[in-house]
Amino acid sequence: MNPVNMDKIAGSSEIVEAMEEFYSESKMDELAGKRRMLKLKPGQICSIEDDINKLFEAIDIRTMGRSRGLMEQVGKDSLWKSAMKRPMRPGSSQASGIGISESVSLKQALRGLCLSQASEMAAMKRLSKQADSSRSSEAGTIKRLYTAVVVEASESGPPDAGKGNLVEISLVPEGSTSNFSEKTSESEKFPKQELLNQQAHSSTLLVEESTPKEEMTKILPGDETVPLPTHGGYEFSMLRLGWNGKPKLTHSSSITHTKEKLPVVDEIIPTSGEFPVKSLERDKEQKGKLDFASSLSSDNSASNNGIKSANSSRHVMRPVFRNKNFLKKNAKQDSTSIPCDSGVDHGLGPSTSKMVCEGPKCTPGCGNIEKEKSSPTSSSANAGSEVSSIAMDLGPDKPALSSSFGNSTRYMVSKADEKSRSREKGEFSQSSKSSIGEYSSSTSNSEESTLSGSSRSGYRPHMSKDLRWEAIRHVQKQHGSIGLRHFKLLKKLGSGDIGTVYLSELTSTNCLFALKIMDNEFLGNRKKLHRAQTEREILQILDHPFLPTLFAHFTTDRFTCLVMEHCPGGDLHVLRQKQPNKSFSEQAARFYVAEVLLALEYLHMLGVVYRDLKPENILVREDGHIMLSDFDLSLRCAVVNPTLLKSSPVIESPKGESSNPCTDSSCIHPFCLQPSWQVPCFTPRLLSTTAKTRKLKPDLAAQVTPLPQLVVEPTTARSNSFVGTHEYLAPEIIKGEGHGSAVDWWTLGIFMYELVYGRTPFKGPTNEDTLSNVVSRSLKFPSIPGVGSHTRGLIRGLLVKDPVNRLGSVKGAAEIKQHPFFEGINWALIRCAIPPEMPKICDVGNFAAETPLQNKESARCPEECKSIGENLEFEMF
Ligand SMILES: Nc1ncnc2c1ncn2[C@@H]1O[C@H](COP(=O)(O)OP(=O)(O)OP(=O)(O)O)[C@@H](O)[C@H]1O
Repeated sequence: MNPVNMDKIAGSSEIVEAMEEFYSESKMDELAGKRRMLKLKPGQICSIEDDINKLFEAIDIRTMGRSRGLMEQVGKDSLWKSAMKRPMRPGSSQASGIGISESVSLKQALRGLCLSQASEMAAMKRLSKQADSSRSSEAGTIKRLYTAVVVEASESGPPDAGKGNLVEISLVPEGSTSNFSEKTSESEKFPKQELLNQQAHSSTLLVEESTPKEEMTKILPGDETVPLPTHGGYEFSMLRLGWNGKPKLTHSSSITHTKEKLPVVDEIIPTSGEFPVKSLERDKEQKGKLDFASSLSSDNSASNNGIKSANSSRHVMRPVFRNKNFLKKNAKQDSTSIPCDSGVDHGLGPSTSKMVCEGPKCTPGCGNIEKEKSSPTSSSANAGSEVSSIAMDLGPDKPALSSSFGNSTRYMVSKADEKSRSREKGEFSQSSKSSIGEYSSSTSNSEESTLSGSSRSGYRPHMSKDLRWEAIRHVQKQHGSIGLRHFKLLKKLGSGDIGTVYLSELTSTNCLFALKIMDNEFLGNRKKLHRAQTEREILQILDHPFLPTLFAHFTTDRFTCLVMEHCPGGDLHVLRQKQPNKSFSEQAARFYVAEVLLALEYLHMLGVVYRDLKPENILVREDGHIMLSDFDLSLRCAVVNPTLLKSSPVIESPKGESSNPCTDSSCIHPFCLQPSWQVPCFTPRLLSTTAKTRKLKPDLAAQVTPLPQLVVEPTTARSNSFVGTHEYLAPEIIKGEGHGSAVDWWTLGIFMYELVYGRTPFKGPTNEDTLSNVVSRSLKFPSIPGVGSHTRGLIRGLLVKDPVNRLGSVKGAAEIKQHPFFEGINWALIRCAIPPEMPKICDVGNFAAETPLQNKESARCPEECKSIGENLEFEMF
């Protein structure tokens, strides 16, 4: 890697850390004053690591005998260990439903059990001081954080003590008392040039109007203002360069407010402060009609003005292209044993040409690079670093998104418009709802920084065996960078408001990716650069089973590209259309809502408010589990305060049968392996067999302390942007009152309603009517299909029009998870649950062989793609 690039990455990271640390310090001082700090008695705190170890031991005793014995028979103890370390996501999971044989699934199940802890860690890491903290082991991190805790609620009890017998304790991030000079010196390491390079961010990051309650800024005299390129709070965080170009940390309440600078808003809607209220007043006079700008009600005009263009006929089903897995198979290849690539070298060098991916996560099993050379950690880290350098390799002399705006191009905007409005002919899954992506600010065409964000973006030890990382890394190593020329575009998967997504193969590796290609000029002209940037930055920080992995990104003069994990099962909108009566059973809905809830919970922990939940954005993985996609409308906020809600050690049996948690069908006891018999599809197979013979001794059960709940709701996030999808817009967004993370709980309610009833609750004949209904019409449930009271109750709780009283607005997902609708769900093991439906995947290899995109499309090949195919056409929009 270019050392200069590494410096840039490092610089970026340091600033991020410095900002977060500084905030933590001041915030913790504040918190210290507010909260009563009481140390828990020794022994009261049970570290997660210990819990996990106990759990391992407990299960090992009961299952190792059989499974491990088998392994030992063949003298493969090390193999056993290796199998235990495999990534959670199974390779060909569809074969076995949840895809776990007992030997492998044991570990997987336990990993699944750690899902919640992994989510917690994501939030905790944000508070962790040390720049290299992410390199410490996860268990170590948890342990450190848990032992660092320790605040218990005052005797008066927690604010919501009535809601679930909880005691509030707070996390005290280790090192939160680091001194100021330390941080300042860290920030001073940040070279001026990097700051200048990042200046481009300011125009795109100041797009949201945010409530500047707790803004942190770095200020020195001077007039250059640069937002920090960090997920930790770029909306609020500003960096002001002084005369010497050095940043300095300080508080500031005078951050830039951009509400007045919102030229885009006028194109679409009245300014956020005006239209909703006035409209609603008029609405009363005009019999429920909101007086929105006429452009808002038209999908076509919406397209011109930032409303995501999409076909308004929601229920038109489109065939969905499906593939078998992430491995493009040669037609003659054996489907179970995938040999190394035939060796056809496409210019990527011998080692690369021999790489293949196997299964959804490309687990090793073939190819010469299997477990080669580097340790999992280093390999993963390298991959991340190198990928991060991709965009940087372009250097400042090749400005990314905006430099080519003035150039003439083959991809005329008018043509793009045309295509945007006529997506009828595509074979891909077509979004049926229009998303609105209007921000309360303008975006200028300044140069985009070529920095690609955190150098640790690819640091995923648990994915170190994923050959897709290896494949990307090899290409990067051999060619210095990765670009469009390294991908073979096989199939157009879909297109949206800011880009087109192609099923692509990394040449000669058989590794499949979803390649999202965005036209820089188009984005610039439509003032959507910030959306592309937001999406990329969010994707970079994601590491969750229900969220996409970003393997690489690169920018050319013409295109910005995201190399993402491919999700072959279509989207939930299409899947719903295929259901009887076009609606899911309650049980199926519970599965999807639960997984979406976990994804949203994780996003909130990272300070991301998703804002665009709808079935079209929920893709179905090969194994039937979900993947939330499309983050260009998401809001990122600066402050997320983690709070632990410690559950009462007394587990009450609702039936009053026994204190033994194993007899309770909805037991949440961490050691309880008793599956729920009420919701069979949620019962992990692993447990269904072992649990029969497993009973906790009463005295052991009595000693066990339930895991605390982590609540990390970005309650301070505020935005006035008008973003979302009409039918899914929360009332506070429509009213322009400013909104926060509670909008995601509103959309979750709409989503749930749509899954079980086959339509959204407030849809009207026009978009205006829909918005009016959302604000003023009360929620009604159709009598058909008959839906249970818990289901309706949860929907009702989520669709409370006042966000303050909405379920989840205070305690976030933790609050929602406790709703009886989810009774019986084992949240930690849901990744191992059998999905309601397994997607039918066709063979990508065959498909690609028959209808390669290059042969189908007519000439108009961008220069970047000449090496891919002379006749390739990018059907951008
Ligand atoms: N990782 C993926 N795997 C498979 N298909 C994908 C993937 N990502 C996106 N798609 C498909 O491509 C379509 C467009 O992608 P996406 O929604 O990200 O584009 P967009 O321009 O951001 O759209 P939007 O207008 O919704 O913001 C999606 O509807 C989906 O069908």
